[in-house]
Amino acid sequence: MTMKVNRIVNGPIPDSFLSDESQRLDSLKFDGQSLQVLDQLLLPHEFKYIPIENVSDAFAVIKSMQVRGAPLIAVVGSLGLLLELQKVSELNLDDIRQKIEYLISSRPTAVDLRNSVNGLLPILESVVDTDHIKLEKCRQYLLEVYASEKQQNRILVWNAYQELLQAFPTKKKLTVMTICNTGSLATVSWGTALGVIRALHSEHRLNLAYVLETRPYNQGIRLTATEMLHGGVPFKLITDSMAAWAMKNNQVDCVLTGADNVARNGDTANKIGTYMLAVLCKHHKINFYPVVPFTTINRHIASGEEIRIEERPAGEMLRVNGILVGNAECPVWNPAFDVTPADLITKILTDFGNWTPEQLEFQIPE
Ligand SMILES: CSC[C@H]1O[C@H](OP(=O)(O)O)[C@H](O)[C@@H]1O
Repeated sequence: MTMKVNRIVNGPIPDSFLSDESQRLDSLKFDGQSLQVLDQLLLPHEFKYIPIENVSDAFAVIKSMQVRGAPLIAVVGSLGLLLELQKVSELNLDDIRQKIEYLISSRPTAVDLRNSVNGLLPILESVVDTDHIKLEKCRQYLLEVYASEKQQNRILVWNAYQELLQAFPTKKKLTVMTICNTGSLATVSWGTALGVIRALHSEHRLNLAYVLETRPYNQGIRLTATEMLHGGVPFKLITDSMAAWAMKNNQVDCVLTGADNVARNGDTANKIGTYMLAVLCKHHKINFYPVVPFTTINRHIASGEEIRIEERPAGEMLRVNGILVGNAECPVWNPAFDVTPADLITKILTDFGNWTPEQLEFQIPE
């Protein structure tokens, strides 16, 4: 699978675009040989980086959601495997295949990790390369998963920003709404939807962002609010239940969301609550935009019907920062994602262009 897709809308991208890195939090630290990830379950109260030395460490932090966010999950899983392959001198095909399946099982809905590590399979299945060459190609590929994310993210954010300029030509500043965390803590760069909000702010085109706290795991209040405060971006935190009233009373121009799995027809899985926002956007005639890197496109499924929705433990709803809020005996249903049908989506904004759901399938690069 290629990571490089270069369909830039209204290019070239000016060097000044999102050039100020000082306002960006680092989700991980990688120097080529050692990896540390920011433990996001401790945020916002503690900033602690923890070492990742192998696939097992990577699986553990992804499964626990110490590290989360579809693109970041793909990078951390890939780097966990790379660190192991840097330490071996012989290629063990069965071992690598088992580790690929193990990593994929960590978060079943987000497709970026599956897309990334499955990109190793053509290398492993080559009938012309020696095992030594295959091992080196695997190392180079996994490093490229990390190295390419930043450049692809910049193209993604630029393309999405161009779409907003085109959609709102007379609005000097936009009021937007977003859910969950889709920023520097969900990627290794600026972020998807939150990257676009950062760009609007940097380009003096943002009036205000409404940030949903995003129950039950509170990625909005814990993570997005932290990024916005750190970056000085104008926002207001609201509860998920306030979204409709904010749309009715406060002139929201558009909703920008991330994605975890996008089917060929444009049906999009994202954090639970996203479907609710899309239905509200339909009622209030507000544009609804998922901001989606190529790595989140799932070419293998025709519609959202085929997307498996991860269910998370009851404790993640009953407890906040470990403190029991409800009765521990409460029966709970805790789907971590929902699927927004393509007919509720205005356009899917990607690093290979901005497309209506009807156009998407025919524009997905090989
Ligand atoms: C850059 S999009 C990240 C995507 O992942 C989040 O889910 P989770 O926090 O459970 O990993 C959410 O759905 C975001 O939109």
